[in-house]
Amino acid sequence: MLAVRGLNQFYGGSHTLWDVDMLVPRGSRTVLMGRNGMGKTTLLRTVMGLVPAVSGEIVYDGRELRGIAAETRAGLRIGFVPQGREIFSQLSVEENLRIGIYARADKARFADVIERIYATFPVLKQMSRRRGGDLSGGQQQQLAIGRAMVLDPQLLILDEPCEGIQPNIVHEIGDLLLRLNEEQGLTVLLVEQKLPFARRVGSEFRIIDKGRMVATGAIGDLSDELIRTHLTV
Ligand SMILES: Nc1ncnc2c1ncn2[C@@H]1O[C@H](COP(=O)(O)OP(=O)(O)OP(=O)(O)O)[C@@H](O)[C@H]1O
Repeated sequence: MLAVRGLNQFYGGSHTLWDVDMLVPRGSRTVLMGRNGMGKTTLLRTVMGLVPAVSGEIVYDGRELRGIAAETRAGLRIGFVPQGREIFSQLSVEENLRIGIYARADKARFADVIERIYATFPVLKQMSRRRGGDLSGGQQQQLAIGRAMVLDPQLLILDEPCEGIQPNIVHEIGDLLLRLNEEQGLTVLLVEQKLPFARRVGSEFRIIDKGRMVATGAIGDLSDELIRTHLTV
């Protein structure tokens, strides 16, 4: 579904991604792992067009994404939940969700879309008039995922969705991602640092180390040796 090939990215003179290849198979739950500062966020942001690549290919559903503006990529049914969630704290839950509708390429009615979102996220319905900033961390994360789901994505990309969230809510977010994948066929690509979560939610892993893709495989093949070499600090 998503194929990144030979991707190179620089921040100024600093070479951050080095000839990165990454395949995200349709229907998979692919977990991108790596220690802090290795380039995980940069890779996701490059796929989303928020950071420019110098060379390489980013092919999504047979289309080359480089050269397509970030706003247009959302219309290609790629949902993105950024690190830190980036919800609008002064806007209500419903207003935060409404923002997602403007990126849709079709003419879906917000009233229809939001009913589906509320069915998936009952807590957002209960809190619909509350300001985003008044929600707990876990509720804000659900709002960020709900806003991305307004796009009716086929691929959902999440950057550390469990960061700063209580363990019981982390479990719920894991359940939610598994459910969206199984019931709606959503392909999921997420950055995750915690091994138990990665093992429970992921079907595939990719490990990035100093800006290079160093290991890929089915989650069952994520060995202690790989963890020792590339993930433990
Ligand atoms: N906007 C930026 N300008 C310059 N350098 C940056 C910028 N963003 C990130 N970097 C650098 O690029 C490298 C990769 O950072 P990135 O955030 O992609 O890593 P990461 O693996 O997602 O780390 P973390 O787990 O801490 O979020 C780091 O050395 C970081 O300092």
